[in-house]
Amino acid sequence: MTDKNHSKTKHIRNFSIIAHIDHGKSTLSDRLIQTCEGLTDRELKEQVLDSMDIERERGITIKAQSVTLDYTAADGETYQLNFIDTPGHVDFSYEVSRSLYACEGALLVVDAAQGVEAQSVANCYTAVEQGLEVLPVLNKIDLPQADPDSVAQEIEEIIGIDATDACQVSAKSGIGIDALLERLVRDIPPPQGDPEAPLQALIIDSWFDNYLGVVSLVRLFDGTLRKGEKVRIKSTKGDWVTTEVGIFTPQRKQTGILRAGEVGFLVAGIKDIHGAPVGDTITHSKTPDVERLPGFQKVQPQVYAGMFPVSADDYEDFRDALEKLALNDASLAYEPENSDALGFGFRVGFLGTLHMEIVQERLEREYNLDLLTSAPTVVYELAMNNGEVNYVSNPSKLPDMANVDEMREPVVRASMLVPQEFVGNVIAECEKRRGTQLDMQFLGNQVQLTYELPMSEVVMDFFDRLKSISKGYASLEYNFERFETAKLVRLDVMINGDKVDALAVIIHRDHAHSRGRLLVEKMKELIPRQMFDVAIQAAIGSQVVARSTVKALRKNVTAKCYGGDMSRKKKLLEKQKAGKKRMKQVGRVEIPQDAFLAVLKVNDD
Ligand SMILES: Nc1nc2c(ncn2[C@@H]2O[C@H](COP(=O)(O)OP(=O)(O)OP(=O)(O)O)[C@@H](O)[C@H]2O)c(=O)[nH]1
Repeated sequence: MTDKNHSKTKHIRNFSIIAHIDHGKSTLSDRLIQTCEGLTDRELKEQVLDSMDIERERGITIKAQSVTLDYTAADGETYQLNFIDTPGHVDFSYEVSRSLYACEGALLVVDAAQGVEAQSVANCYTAVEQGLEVLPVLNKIDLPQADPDSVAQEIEEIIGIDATDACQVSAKSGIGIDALLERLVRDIPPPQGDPEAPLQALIIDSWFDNYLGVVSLVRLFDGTLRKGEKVRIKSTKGDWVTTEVGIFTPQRKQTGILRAGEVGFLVAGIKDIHGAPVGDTITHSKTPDVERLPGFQKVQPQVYAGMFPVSADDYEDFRDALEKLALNDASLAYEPENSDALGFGFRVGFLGTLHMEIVQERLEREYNLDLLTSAPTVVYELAMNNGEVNYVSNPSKLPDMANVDEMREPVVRASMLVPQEFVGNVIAECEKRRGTQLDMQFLGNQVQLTYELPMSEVVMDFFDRLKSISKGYASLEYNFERFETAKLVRLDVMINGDKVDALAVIIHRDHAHSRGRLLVEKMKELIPRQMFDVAIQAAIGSQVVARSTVKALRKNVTAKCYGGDMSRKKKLLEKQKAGKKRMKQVGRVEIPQDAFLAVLKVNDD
């Protein structure tokens, strides 16, 4: 790196904002945009970075997005700030490390009234490991309960970075934002890179736009990229001519040029959605030998579920939609699945159950599909009698157990930060879920608990449960450790004597009876009464462990409206029709979506 090159990038700052969910990343991003005059007050009201409807409704950030801003600092110089918003939920830490890869610095935003949470710790370690300069930012100092001094101390004790002169801000009211921008320009190093060198750009994200084709978010490490140039995608060796090059402000703005160190977008008329994969390297067609950047680690899905179109005619559309979504979401995996009960669909792999819900919602809203989802499951390892090792992510595909030597379940190492008063609750919950305590440390007012837990007990509803038993304060971070032998069985569910493959679950033998009982009870509440009795049974092999019956309807539902108010009758029928949308006829019985997910709601307290 020569000084000459450095001088060309010295006014660029690339950074991410990392934080635990709800600590104020989106609010701070918006405030930075406004301060740099990228936005009017009215526009600020809409959380611009959370552009997808679902994100806005749920108030969470799913996809990383970038924004380029001009900031004129106190030294009179104008800096180009490129920042990438990152998601905060435990299911999406993969996206965080991806965003950090394109940056030289990160703002670690911690709610000064809440303190450090496990997710901030994990993300901060990722940033430090990737060599980023981390600036601690204490947010929400406008709140009366904010305690910036002790939170700064917590940052030092728990994360181990210097927080003595951490920026104190209120993203909501604007306090401290100017000082933060000055610090950012001063402390985050400019990117290295030579605009004259051969082009080397990393695809941080790609998504499909119906008009433009594939749009890619890129970070240029070296070289200069212009509109109208011929570029090469390294992995596919495909050559394309760029039709649009520019930045996000946060709206897409064509500038026609991107230089070393910058972050922006590129459109090159790529219509094949596999044409510009995330993590790939782009160069000019004339310099095909430029080295590939390391790219991103491929993430393994942790949870699998079957997804089936309610109407079989939608199968092709469903496949197209999954293909498009997978381009935008590299963590999504899928393969065709055929269920006796639900027909043709796909087995889809997710990072967690929140990810699963979001994917289902996106498929339904953005692609106009009606889908049924079977209960999610983790991947099990099977040691077969013949020495082979197999993996199963679908309970109904378990082989004949006579050929299986041993069944192993995935185990995670979970790290939780909990205020002292809730530690008892959290320990009890971990024990109930077959956890083994590895460590417990007192750090200021908080306790850091480390447990080994079966992944199946963590991915389903543990995070929600943890929040509810700690008044929202406990936080969680976990990683896959290994497969461990466990006494596992498949619990089958029979409806009027017929085994319904999409309802089978794999569970621990010691829980099988109690959960089986709770499951049939829950399903009894969820399956609507029909014209005949519906028997629900849970069985392990040929042994029925629980049973229950949904009694037949005695009268026609509309009978009581007979001769009376027709509009009421119509309403009732419409209501039934709407309810039916998310049902599937299995044999003679109509089973609603909720019943397929009943196992998630079964908690043997
Ligand atoms: N009082 C106060 N509230 C704030 C401040 N910053 C953010 N909030 C509020 O905190 C809540 C969460 O803020 P967001 O910006 O949505 O949090 P986030 O970290 O982006 O959350 P995710 O996108 O879900 O990860 C919102 O209700 C904000 O209005 C602040 O400085 N002061």
